[in-house]
Amino acid sequence: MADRNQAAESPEKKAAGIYAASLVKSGDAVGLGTGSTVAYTIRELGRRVREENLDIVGVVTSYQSEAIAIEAGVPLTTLAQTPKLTIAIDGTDQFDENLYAIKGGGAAHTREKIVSMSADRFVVVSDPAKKAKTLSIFVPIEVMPFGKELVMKSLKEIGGDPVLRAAAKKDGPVITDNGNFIIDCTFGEIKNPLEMAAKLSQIPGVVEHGIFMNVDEVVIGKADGTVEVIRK
Ligand SMILES: O=C(CO)[C@H](O)[C@H](O)COP(=O)(O)O
Repeated sequence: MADRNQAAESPEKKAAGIYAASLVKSGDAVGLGTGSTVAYTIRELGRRVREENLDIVGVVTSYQSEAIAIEAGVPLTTLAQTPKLTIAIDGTDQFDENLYAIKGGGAAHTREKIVSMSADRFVVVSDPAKKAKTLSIFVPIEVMPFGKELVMKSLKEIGGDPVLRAAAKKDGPVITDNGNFIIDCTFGEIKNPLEMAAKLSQIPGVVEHGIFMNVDEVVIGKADGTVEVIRK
């Protein structure tokens, strides 16, 4: 997997990310996702806090979004202090016509799912390439290291092709912000995401899988700076 931190500037991601920040209003508690698209949102929220006195608190989903939010000047809180969020904004790796999504390319999907499920409204920001008729990319699955072998075996039994995600600048596996491993599992076309999600959740040792069923709307950015919004 390419080093995601070296991602080039993307006008599509920028258009989606900045538009999504305009959906946030003073008084909101905002879930801040992880990745290069929502990074535009977080920076734009920081600009609005500084220049427009936008009065918000954010809850981050990773060390990465924490660092970006702190640098941008977005005031932060925790789910312990603010368990109910107004809105959560996050990126995606792929989404289908029913707005089911696969997330976790940045290994942050467990916290992303907790934060997005804590929000009244979950907005996903995307570039056009991530739209698909049917979900078909690998599903990131966070697993307890102790359960890795059983999870690998169980994934093969349900037709998957699991691969332990290797770190880019460390020997051995990726270690998540929660101290776990990531298994990327390909299933071909996932015709029934709900059924697949249920199967994955049943495997002991699976902390969380990357199939999201709670997306309310997707903002797709275009190269000319405009956006398309698809609502459920
Ligand atoms: O799920 C994620 C991290 O775990 C990201 O939101 C997803 O990988 C999209 O990233 P990007 O906006 O950089 O394309």
